[in-house]
Amino acid sequence: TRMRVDVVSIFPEYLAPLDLSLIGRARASGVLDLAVHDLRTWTHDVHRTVDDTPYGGGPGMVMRPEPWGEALDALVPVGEEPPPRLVVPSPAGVPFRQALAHEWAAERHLIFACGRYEGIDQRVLEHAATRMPVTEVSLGDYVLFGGEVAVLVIMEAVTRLLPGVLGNADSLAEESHAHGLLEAPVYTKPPGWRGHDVPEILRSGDHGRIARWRRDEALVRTARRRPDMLAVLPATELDKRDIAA
Ligand SMILES: N#Cc1c(N)n[nH]c1-c1ccc2c(Cl)cn(Cc3cccnc3)c2c1
Repeated sequence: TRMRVDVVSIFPEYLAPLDLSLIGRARASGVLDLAVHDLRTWTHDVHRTVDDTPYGGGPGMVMRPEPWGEALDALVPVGEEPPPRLVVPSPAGVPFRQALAHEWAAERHLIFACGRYEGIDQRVLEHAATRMPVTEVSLGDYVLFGGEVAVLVIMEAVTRLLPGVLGNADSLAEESHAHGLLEAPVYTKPPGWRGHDVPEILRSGDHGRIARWRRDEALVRTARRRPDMLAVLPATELDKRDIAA
């Protein structure tokens, strides 16, 4: 198996989509070995308690460290080399970007800690960091209820980079985040639909002009929707696009 992934959550059913489609196929092909665990497995009281009130006061509840500590003990065989990477979605995390997806696709073992409430007791991450790399990561500047949906996103971004998962390697190369611009618009049959026609150029068969048209469309879109992406393009790249000064 190329990669082992363990996900721990109090809502394991939230991760059910990981059985479907691309990720389901990666698991069937043996390139990905995924297990989802219920954090309450590692509680011992009759109410299977995973949260408690926050020290220092404030609203909501915090996830207790003990169940997480026992979960990680169970999921990290002593002396595992290289150690797994612990990924903890958090509103306070570093931004998740395609570069991180590439880095994590090279890992042998990933463990995702999906928290809820106001978060996980920070000592869980501090203690874990003494035996494995730990990354707190955020999907972006909006607020979710917990880490589960972030793990679904991260798992999709990482799994599609594993060998043999993507049928057509070219689609990887065309990836918008690869050449630093947004994708050009795409069309298929019929040529006319509800009064809207496919741009003539795309049906011309002139592949040089089609490539230029797509590049120009990608530039216009990027300038309009994501000027921040243009700002970081290396000048040489811009020159390649024959941009008028
Ligand atoms: N990744 C990401 C991400 C994102 N982009 N927004 N919200 C989250 C996220 C991730 C993990 C947790 C855990 Cl654990 C608890 N909550 C609820 C919460 C919300 C606001 C403030 N404090 C806690 C999480 C929200």
